[in-house]
Amino acid sequence: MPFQYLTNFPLDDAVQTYLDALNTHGLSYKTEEIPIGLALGRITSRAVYARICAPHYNACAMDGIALSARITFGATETTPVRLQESDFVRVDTGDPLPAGCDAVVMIEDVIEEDGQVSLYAAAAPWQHVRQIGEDISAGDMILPSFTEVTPAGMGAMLAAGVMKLETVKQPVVGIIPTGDEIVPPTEHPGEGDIIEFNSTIFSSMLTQWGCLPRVYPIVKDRLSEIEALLRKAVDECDAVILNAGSSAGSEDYSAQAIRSIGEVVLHGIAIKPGKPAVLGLAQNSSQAGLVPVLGVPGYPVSGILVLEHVFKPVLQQLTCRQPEKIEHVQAVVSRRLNSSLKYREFIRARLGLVNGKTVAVPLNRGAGVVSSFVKADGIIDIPQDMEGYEAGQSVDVRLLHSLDEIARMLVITGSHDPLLDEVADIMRRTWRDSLVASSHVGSMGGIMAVKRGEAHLGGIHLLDEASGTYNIPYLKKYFPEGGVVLVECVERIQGLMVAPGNPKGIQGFADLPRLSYVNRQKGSGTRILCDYLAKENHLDTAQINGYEREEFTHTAVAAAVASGTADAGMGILSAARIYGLEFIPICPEQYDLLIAEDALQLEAVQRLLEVLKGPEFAERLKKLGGYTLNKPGEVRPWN
Ligand SMILES: Nc1nc2c(c(=O)[nH]1)N[C@H]1C(S)=C(S)[C@@H](COP(=O)(O)OP(=O)(O)OC[C@H]3O[C@@H](n4cnc5c(N)ncnc54)[C@H](O)[C@@H]3O)O[C@H]1N2
Ligand code: MOO
Repeated sequence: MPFQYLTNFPLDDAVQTYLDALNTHGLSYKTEEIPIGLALGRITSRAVYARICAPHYNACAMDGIALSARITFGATETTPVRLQESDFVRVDTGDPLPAGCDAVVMIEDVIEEDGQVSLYAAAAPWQHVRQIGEDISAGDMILPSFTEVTPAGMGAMLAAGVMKLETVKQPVVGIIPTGDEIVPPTEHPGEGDIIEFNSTIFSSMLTQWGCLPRVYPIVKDRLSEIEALLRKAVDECDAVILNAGSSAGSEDYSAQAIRSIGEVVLHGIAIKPGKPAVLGLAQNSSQAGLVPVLGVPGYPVSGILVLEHVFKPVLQQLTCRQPEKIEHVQAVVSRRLNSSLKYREFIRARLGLVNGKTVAVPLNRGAGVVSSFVKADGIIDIPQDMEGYEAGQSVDVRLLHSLDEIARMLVITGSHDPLLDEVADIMRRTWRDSLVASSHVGSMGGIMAVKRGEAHLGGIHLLDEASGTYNIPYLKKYFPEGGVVLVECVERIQGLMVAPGNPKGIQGFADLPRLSYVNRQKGSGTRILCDYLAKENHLDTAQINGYEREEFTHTAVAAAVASGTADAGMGILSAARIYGLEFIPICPEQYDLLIAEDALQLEAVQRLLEVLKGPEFAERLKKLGGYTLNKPGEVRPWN
C-alpha cells in the first residue's frame, strides 16, 4: 500500500469542512411517529397541537358542594346563609360540575347544623371550578418543533388527546471494531490480545447523545473484509464509526476502505491525541441517504476526543439536539507542560480548589491511557500555536465536573500508596459527598505541590541519609518558616518484588548488578531509598541494567516484574501481593502526610484524619499487609 500522507487541518476548520461536505451531499435528519409513552427525551420534529381541551368539561376542583354562587351572596360570619339539600349537589374533586351550578364550596366551609347547611362566607362565581380548557385549549401548541419531550410534556399531550407525535428518528450509528489482535472482552486475554472495549465506550457516548449504537462483530485487518462490513453497515445505519486502522501502518485500511465505498473528505487533524482521524461519507444504497463515516484512531483516548470534537457536531445535525454549554475554567497548571506547535493538545487533568485558586494537575498523556479519562475533572486545551506552559501558568480547562464538585475535592499530591485509595473509599462510604483527587508525583513532588499551594496535602516518605531519619529533616529544609503540619500515617515495609518462587535466588540489594531492574522516578521516596541502598552496598548504579527505567507507582513496578520485563523492583508488600509476587523485605520506613496549615481546618481534611484514626482503616491495612500502625492521624511536632 502506498504511504498515505496525512493532512494537518486545524480542528475547527476540519469540522467545518466536514459539515460543509456532508451538507452539500444532503445530510439530513429522519423522522418517525411514536406513541407518547415512548417519547421521553425524544425531540419533536414538528409542533404538537392539542386535539381536545384539558379539562374537556367543567370540573369540580374540590370535595364539597356545588351550587349557584348567587344563592350564597350576603353570607358573612354573623349572617350565614342557610341552604336546603335541594339547593346544592354534593361533589368530589374531578366530578363534572352539575347543571345549573357555577361554584364549589369546600367541605370544610360547609357547616351542618340542625339538619341544615350553613355557609358563613359567600362563594364567588367559578370558585373551585376547573373550567373547560383551563389547562390547555384545543388547538393550543403544546410543544414547538425541535423540543425535548419531558415527563410533564408527555402528560400534557395525553391530557390534550394526543396519542402519538412526530419525532426526530434516533440515528442508528454502526460501530465496526477492526484488528487482528482485537478480542471480545475476556478475563483471560492471551499474550498480544487486545481487549475490545472501545465499542463499549463509543456506544455509551452515542447513547448519551441520543443515538442508537449498533456494534458489529470484530473484523480482521483485511481490506476486503473491512470494505464488505463497512458497505453493510452503511446500508443499515445512519452513521458509521470504523475503529482503528486510521494511521499509516501497513495494516491501516480505514481510509482506503472508506474511499472504496464512498469519499474521504479529509484524513488527519491537527490535534493530539486524535490526529489520524478519517472524516468520510458514503451513500446508503437501500435508502438513498447520506451516511457520515468516521475512521476513528484505535487508541481509546484519541477515539473519545475525535468522537467528542468531530462526530458530535455531525450527530447533532441528525438528532436535532442543541449543543450543551461547555463550561470552562482558568486553572493554574501544577507542572510544566510541553506541547508541539504542530498540534492543538488536549490533556486530561485533575482539578481542585486550593487556597482559593483552581489547580490543574495533568494526568498521563498517553493516547492509550483510558483511565486518565476516569480520573479527569477537566481537559486542558493547549492551542496549536503554543509551545506549552510553565508550572504556575494559567491554562484554559474544559470542565468535566461541576465547579461545586471541584471545590469539594481534597487534593492529595505526593507519594503513591494504595492506602490513599482506601482512605478515599472509606471517606466516600462515610460521607457520600466526599471527593478525593490524588496524584502520584513522588514525595518531593508532594513537598513542592504543598509548598506552591497547589495541594492540600501529600504523602511523603523521605529518608535523610545523614541522620537516617524520615521526613522531618526535609520539612526543616523546605519549610524553614513552617506553614505545614506533619501527620503520622503508617510504618511500612519496603522490599524487593521478585517473580514467584524467586527463580533468580535474589537475597537483597547487593544482587542488583546481576539482574534486570525496574526503578521508580527521581524524586520519589522509593528512588531516594534505592539510591541510598546502592551507595551503602557500594554499587555503581550505571552498571545496573534498568536502573534508569522509571515507573511512577509501586503497582506499575510490580506489573513490570510480573510481566517478566524486569527481575526485581523496589516497592511495598501490598503491591507485590496484588501481582502474586514474592517479596524480600529490605527495611521499614515512615510514610506520613504533609498537610498545609491552611488546609488543616477544612472539613475534608478533618474527615481524613478521622478515617486514619478509625477501625476500618486499620482493618483494611491489615488486609493489604506490610503496614504497622502506631498513631495514625496524630500530628507529629517537627519544628
Ligand atoms: N508510524 C506511525 N505510527 C503511528 C502514527 C503515525 O503517525 N505514524 N500515529 C499514531 C497515532 S497518533 C495513533 S492515534 C495511532 C492510531 O492507530 P490506528 O487508528 O491505526 O489503530 P491501530 O494501530 O490499529 O490501534 C492502535 C491501538 O489502539 C487500541 N485499540 C484498537 N482498537 C481497539 C478496540 N476496539 N478496543 C480497545 N483498544 C483498541 C490498541 O491498543 C491498539 O494497539 O497510531 C499511532 N501510530
Ligand atoms: O493522534 Mo494519536 O491519537 O496522537 O495518539
